[in-house]
Amino acid sequence: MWGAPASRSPKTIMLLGSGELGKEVVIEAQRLGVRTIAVDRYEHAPAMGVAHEAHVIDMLDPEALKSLILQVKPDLIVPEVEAIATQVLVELESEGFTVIPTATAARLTMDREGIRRLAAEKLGLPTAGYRFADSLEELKSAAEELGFPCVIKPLMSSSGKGQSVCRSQEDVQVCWRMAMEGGRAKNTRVIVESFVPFTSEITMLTVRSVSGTVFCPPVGHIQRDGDYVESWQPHFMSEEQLREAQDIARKITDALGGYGLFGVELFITPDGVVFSEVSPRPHDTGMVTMVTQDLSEFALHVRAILGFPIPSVELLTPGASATLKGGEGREGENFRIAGIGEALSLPRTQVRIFGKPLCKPGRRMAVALSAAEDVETARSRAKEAANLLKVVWFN
Ligand SMILES: Nc1ncnc2c1ncn2[C@@H]1O[C@H](COP(=O)(O)OP(=O)(O)OP(=O)(O)O)[C@@H](O)[C@H]1O
Ligand SMILES: NCC(=O)N[C@@H]1O[C@H](COP(=O)([O-])[O-])[C@@H](O)[C@H]1O
Ligand SMILES: [Mg+2]
Repeated sequence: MWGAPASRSPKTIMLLGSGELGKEVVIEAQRLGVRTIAVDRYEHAPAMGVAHEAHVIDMLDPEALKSLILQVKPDLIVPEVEAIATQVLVELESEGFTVIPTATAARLTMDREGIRRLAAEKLGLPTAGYRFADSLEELKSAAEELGFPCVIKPLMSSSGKGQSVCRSQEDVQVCWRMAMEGGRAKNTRVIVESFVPFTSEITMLTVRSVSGTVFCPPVGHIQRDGDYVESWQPHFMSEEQLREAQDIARKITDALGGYGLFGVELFITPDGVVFSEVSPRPHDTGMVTMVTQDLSEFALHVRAILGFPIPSVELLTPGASATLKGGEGREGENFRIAGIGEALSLPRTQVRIFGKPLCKPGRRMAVALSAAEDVETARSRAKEAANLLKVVWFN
């Protein structure tokens, strides 16, 4: 029960991070008459264009974050990225603010060490072998212990930034430098993981709500340079693999607690399902659910965090997504996105143009979404549509 967004008694959610995923969360919240406040580190972020109010702050600055939250006093604080001064969320939660799904979940998933130690050491979930290193020397011996190939990542980064596969001792120095340059915070600690020779990888979208835990059908995906380029739903798995995947997803989301949608990333190997990481929020690979499910991952997140029931999730059709990213060699604001009409001429196809003001190499700018009678057709349609979208530069 709440008043209109501009009234004196609205329900207010504040998104910390305002990218393409937050934009869809805002749209779903608005459908339920909620007042939305978008926050990010730069102006004109995608969700800011659809929210009632926008603020630009450095979300890693505890003072700036705390003073904005105390000024706005949102009913729900909804993290949309990892890179947030999460100690402020923990403090404000103890003073009565509600953080989605919980401040501890935001804190643990903010860096790879927190969530990996919880999953592997506390919950005993199967993960890749791992070590942490604070210097090039430590990294050299950690990589030697784990063996090659191994994967080196900054502790705080996403969408593959600063991540690389290390194939021999000669590569370690280059990988260390990549991690130092690609991480979000000024932190020199890295994780090194043994390389998991998976046959496929999936996201188990898991919703915790007043109705209990519900799993969406598995989303399969392909990543290039640590970032997703294609996803599809449903991904075929044996009954045993599905059971293992749901079992891992339930354990990790129960441990994090709270209400909301989680993206549990899993590797499928011949020897079983391996936990990789979890986002306590909608997942990029889950954008496909905007064409496949009766309730998209964004609609599910909003329902769950507002305390509404989710009795079931229905897969209406197989579908797929494919991304458009900025190409190599140019960065700037003087671009247009062309080919939208051509992409939309394909059957059962939609696009989402995020509206990011700056295009840079590798930055995700749009996504094509296609439904079809089977996953293979949907995948080739979505890829064709994404290939028709182009970043065109002028001046
Ligand atoms: N130990 C590993 N073995 C094999 N492949 C890996 C390993 N770790 C990561 N990868 C590959 O790199 C991808 C990205 O890794 P990860 O999810 O850890 O990065 P991220 O920066 O958190 O990405 P995102 O924010 O998009 O989830 C994985 O989906 C997988 O394809
Ligand atoms: N894998 C996490 C992910 O996809 N997050 C999404 O990307 C945005 C950042 O994009 P940007 O780096 O282009 O600003 C985030 O705000 C979120 O919507
Ligand atoms: Mg990931």
